[in-house]
Amino acid sequence: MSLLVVYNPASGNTTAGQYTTSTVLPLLAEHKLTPTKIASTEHPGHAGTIVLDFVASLPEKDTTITVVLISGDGTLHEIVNALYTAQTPLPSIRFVLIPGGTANALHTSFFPPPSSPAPEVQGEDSRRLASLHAFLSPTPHLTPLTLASTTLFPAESASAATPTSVISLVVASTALHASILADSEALRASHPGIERFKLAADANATTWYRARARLLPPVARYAPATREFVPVAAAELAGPFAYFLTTTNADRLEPAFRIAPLQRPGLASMDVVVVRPQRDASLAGAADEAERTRFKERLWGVLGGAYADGAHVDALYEGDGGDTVVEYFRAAGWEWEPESGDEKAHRVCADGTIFTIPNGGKAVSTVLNGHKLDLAVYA
Ligand SMILES: Nc1ncnc2c1ncn2[C@@H]1O[C@H](COP(=O)(O)OP(=O)(O)OP(=O)(O)O)[C@@H](O)[C@H]1O
Repeated sequence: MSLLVVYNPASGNTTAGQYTTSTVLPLLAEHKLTPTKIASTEHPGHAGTIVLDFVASLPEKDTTITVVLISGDGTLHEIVNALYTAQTPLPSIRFVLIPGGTANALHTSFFPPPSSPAPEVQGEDSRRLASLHAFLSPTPHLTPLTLASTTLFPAESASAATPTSVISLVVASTALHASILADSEALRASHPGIERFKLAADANATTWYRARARLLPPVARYAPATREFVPVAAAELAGPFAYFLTTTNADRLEPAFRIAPLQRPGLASMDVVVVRPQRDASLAGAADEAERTRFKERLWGVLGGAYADGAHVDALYEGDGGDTVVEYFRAAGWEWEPESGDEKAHRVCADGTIFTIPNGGKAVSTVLNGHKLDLAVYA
């Protein structure tokens, strides 16, 4: 069996190399496993090249390879995008994920922390190695990865421009989340931990995003009263939006931030979390700074429920029969058409990477079915 170990020394708190040497390689050796190759990423984009070069170096009979990856989500995102655009036949790829990044959304979704805090350090370390233990176990278990493809289309009048596509595994978003990711990158050096996301969130809290969104069928909407998804015909969503985020594979973006609590690894669909301020009947509809500031309190209060095990999806507006503050859907994809002139509404985030929709264009994101990649995680 071909075994590639890849670590990103720049991810998270920059200790991935040290952890690989001190813990990962000795554990593989204990199980009499010698990696075919061990590689450190040397620059952005290198992880994809490492994996493709490794595949190219293998004998053709190798139909399955294992990649032990010590990094955050961004490095896996680069690998999957490189694999997706490769022109050569590819083996099945099984990932052992060892969190080395800042947020590690995918790993923490596969291996969530216990709901009541377990303070002992040993628990932390065994969770960090959980995917490796799943790989080394006598009865290894694999969970397939669901991929989404997001395409940014130029305006129809821009005949010479070509659409750009990106694959995501964890999150594809617009509105507040995309703004947070766009602005937090500038804070990486000064705030290497997850506090940079909170600072960026504060700076964008009163922004509303003018766009039209459409969910792609089949679409179902979560109903808190029955705690079930109810099929809905078409889901045209008029803006403005405060929040528009979709996930595949992941129910959380950080260990405690369970933004899509009904999502499960292995589901071949997207969960869609939407907040549209003008559904708030207590606002007069002025959409001025005063209303935005009032709605910010509501938004913060409700999204704070993501830190309480995903309670935000059940939050209701005041009054009898109050509607949900958060609209939570399950869908095959979405379209997002920003209003021209609303610059921030043109931002799209795919697994932390920010893209800009061309003026007059739109973004279309769909779950990929029956594609050429066979990817799974030991989990
Ligand atoms: N040697 C390197 N020097 C600088 N940057 C690198 C190097 N190798 C990889 N990178 C870049 O590091 C970036 C961050 O990596 P990664 O996403 O794994 O960690 P993170 O951002 O800390 O974690 P998470 O995505 O889980 O929040 C990647 O986008 C990748 O392009």
